[in-house]
Amino acid sequence: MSPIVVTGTDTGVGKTVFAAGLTAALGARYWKPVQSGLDEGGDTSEVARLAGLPPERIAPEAWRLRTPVSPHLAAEIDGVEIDPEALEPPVSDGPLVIEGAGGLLVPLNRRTLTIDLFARWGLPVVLVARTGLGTINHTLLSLEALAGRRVPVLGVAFVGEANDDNAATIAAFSGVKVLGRLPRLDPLTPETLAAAFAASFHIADFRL
Ligand SMILES: Nc1ncnc2c1ncn2[C@@H]1O[C@H](COP(=O)(O)OP(=O)(O)OP(=O)(O)O)[C@@H](O)[C@H]1O
Ligand SMILES: C[C@H](N)[C@H](N)CCCCCC(=O)O
Ligand SMILES: [Mg+2]
Repeated sequence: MSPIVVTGTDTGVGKTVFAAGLTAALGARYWKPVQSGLDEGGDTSEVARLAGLPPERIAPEAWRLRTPVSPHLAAEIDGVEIDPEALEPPVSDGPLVIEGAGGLLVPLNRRTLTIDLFARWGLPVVLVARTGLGTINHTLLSLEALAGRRVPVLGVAFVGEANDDNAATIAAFSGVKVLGRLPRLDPLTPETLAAAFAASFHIADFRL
């Protein structure tokens, strides 16, 4: 089973919540290779909570950086430099969900972007996108960048309130599949997330 990379059109679009839903639904392991902003709590603990993961289904972060800024700068503040060439997905028998930091053109150091790492891996990518105003531009730009580097794309997963024309327009211009839409959940709990994920996505789309 191939690992799946979860990326997004921006930071804060809902990658972690989507990744938690996907990890739970697939019975997968979860890996956040580069975490910046540990001072604010990391994505791994949030996924563990939302997906109800035991420790053996969490792969430790390769880079744990304290400051909530871009990874290249967070690393500099901590006095280290990320070596993207050394980042390899952990070997896993079963499915693995990998979450990137921020969007695709986020620098890992002063020479390498997140998308360069994904291109080297060549793993299938899910692009998480907002539903509202501005998402057509951000999503189509991200898909162009992925296509330009020949990164395989499973599809777009929207997070937010329904906006059928935005989804249809993105699908029409890009030719990329819309995998579904996770609504805003209140409360956001393991139970509401599992139910909404099952209702919003076809798990077969992610069984690779
Ligand atoms: N479907 C949802 N329902 C309710 N709240 C959500 C949902 N999706 C995301 N959120 C909330 O929005 C905020 C940003 O989401 P999230 O942390 O998943 O973004 P991200 O894309 O992973 O950001 P980062 O780039 O920092 O990793 C969080 O407070 C999260 O709980
Ligand atoms: C700190 C934050 N939650 C993410 N981990 C990092 C987001 C980096 C975004 C950089 C940028 O696009 O300007
Ligand atoms: Mg996240």
